Amino acid sequence: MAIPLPRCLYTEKGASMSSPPCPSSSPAIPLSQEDLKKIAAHKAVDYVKSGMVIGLGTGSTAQHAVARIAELLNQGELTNIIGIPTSKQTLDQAVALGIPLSDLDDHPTVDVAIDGADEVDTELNLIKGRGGSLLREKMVEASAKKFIVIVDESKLVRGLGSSGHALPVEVVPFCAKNTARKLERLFDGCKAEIRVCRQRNGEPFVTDNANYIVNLFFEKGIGNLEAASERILGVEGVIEHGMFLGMATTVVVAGKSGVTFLDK
Ligand SMILES: O=C[C@H](O)[C@H](O)[C@H](O)COP(=O)(O)O
Repeated sequence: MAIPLPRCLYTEKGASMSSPPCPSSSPAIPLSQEDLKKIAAHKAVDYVKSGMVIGLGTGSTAQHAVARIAELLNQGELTNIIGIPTSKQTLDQAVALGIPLSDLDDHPTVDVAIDGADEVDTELNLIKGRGGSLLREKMVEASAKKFIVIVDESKLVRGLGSSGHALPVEVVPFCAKNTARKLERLFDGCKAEIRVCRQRNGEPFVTDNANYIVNLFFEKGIGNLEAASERILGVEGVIEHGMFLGMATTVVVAGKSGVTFLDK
């Protein structure tokens, strides 16, 4: 079922959806999900200007934005950019591509942050962190004057947590099972699981900050998001959760029929 887009600023149809280019004699190639991620990322990078401090997001969508920023730097179309990476993974990518980097200690104000999301609701609230990077992402993106979220249309939901996928919560490793149990008890119909890492024989997944992630699954939805946020953050051992409420200033949604810009 189509998700309503109540804050639609404008939509660019068909013509802008030409990536990847194909010879005119070839039949049109349907856009893959990866193409859509790339299109959204490139549209977001249009907001980046020379001299800016840029929050560099994490994940399969954000990596296209990082690559595009590097491309424009190499072409001389962008100069004096400073990137603030939101994960070790993004730091590695940015270093490999030659993007100058800093951190919030030296650059506490970020001009524009660009990042993907796992879910976007109709109020532009987000779930992030299914890749495990929510804490650094939230720190960098909360420091941004403009936070641009880039998604393909599969990420749009009516209500956060209604997709059956997890709301990630970063917790300290000490007695994490007990913290998970406390989190589970906060909500009716909630299941909590410590995220494990298949590559590490089912050992707990460890974040860039040496913490664990507890995945929360909501049978009956999250309910009031602000109230849920307060309750989760009130559990001892919890560091941060993956709900990004009221933080996104623009969401760029790439779909098969065009790019839509959703604004606050
Ligand atoms: O921890 C991961 C981040 O929050 C990602 O930005 C989010 O999971 C979206 O990732 P992707 O663009 O790969 O779907």
